[in-house]
Amino acid sequence: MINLTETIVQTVVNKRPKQSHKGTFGKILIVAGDKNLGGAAIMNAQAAVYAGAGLVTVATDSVNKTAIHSRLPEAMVIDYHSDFTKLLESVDVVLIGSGLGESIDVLKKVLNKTKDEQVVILDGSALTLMASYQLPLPAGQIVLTPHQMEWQRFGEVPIADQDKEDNNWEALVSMNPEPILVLKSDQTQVYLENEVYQLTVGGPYQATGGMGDTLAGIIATFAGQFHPLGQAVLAAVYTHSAIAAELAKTNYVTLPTAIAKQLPQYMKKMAEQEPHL
Ligand SMILES: NC(=O)C1=CN([C@@H]2O[C@H](COP(=O)(O)OP(=O)(O)OC[C@H]3O[C@@H](n4cnc5c(N)ncnc54)[C@H](O)[C@@H]3O)[C@@H](O)[C@H]2O)[C@@H](O)CC1
Ligand SMILES: Nc1ncnc2c1ncn2[C@@H]1O[C@H](COP(=O)(O)OP(=O)(O)O)[C@@H](O)[C@H]1O
Ligand SMILES: [Mg+2]
Repeated sequence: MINLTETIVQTVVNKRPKQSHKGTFGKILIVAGDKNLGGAAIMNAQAAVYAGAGLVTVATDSVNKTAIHSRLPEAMVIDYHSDFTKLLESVDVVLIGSGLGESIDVLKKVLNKTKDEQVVILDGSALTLMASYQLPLPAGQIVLTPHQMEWQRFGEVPIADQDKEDNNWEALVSMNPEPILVLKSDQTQVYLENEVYQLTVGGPYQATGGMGDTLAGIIATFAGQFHPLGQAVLAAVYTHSAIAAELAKTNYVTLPTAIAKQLPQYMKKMAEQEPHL
């Protein structure tokens, strides 16, 4: 097991090249938010925009359109009941599942059309629905971001057995393609290429609804602008909780939206530091 430290973010987040444009930093499609859970889509998208995504489009229930536009004019919004195949085919990263509720038709539609070269992040209700409907993993470079209950459902590893790495590896190697697993808890771990990475920052001040939606938005955006994928995921996981820990010095709870707002500042600081190897 390897402890994650700030070094991962200092390594991954670097100064932007001058010769660049919005297409350079990742096109992200977020599929999230049913009629009642539009906040999840907002938190995904806010994290994505503030972490530096070149272009963010949110496919969501149409009732969420005005709220997203008014909170986040940088993001584009489309009705997820419409045909958005062209858009789906054009993006680098698909993040699906936060607050998706029971929208199984939307989930199936998207999972059937992803491509091998796309990064596909499966969060929240996507994992719960895939477990109940026994859906296979889609094409793509897959990142799973379950909390312990979702991993119990999706990976079929009981929560009580998730502290043993072998149990989680056993579930992962049976999946095709083998995904990266971000197993979220008060001791979040990342399973990546035969190694387990342990998060050592963060705390109970993060136990607020929407905290995982924010993390998923950061992971999606880091995947869109930093490479290789595994390193980008590790840096995103560390960034999310490091900002929370910093805010917790003066705040009893650290709201997901407050973490998102700190992203540009934290990333600037990390980009200017050499990795402490
Ligand atoms: N404002 C919003 O729109 C929000 C939408 N959300 C979405 O709502 C959907 C349902 O997600 P939930 O996670 O609430 O519901 P779930 O029913 O999937 O799981 C939550 C339950 O799992 C149990 N649990 C055990 N270990 C846990 C752990 N380590 N972390 C978290 N829970 C653990 C807890 O009893 C908890 O009540 C997701 O798609 C999620 O993205 C949530 O993010 C909450 C905020
Ligand atoms: N006690 C805790 N200590 C450290 N991190 C926590 C704690 N409680 C929650 N978190 C973090 O908050 C996030 C919660 O994710 P999740 O349960 O998916 O939230 P939501 O679906 O409501 O957005 C995870 O990153 C998890 O590690
Ligand atoms: Mg969640």
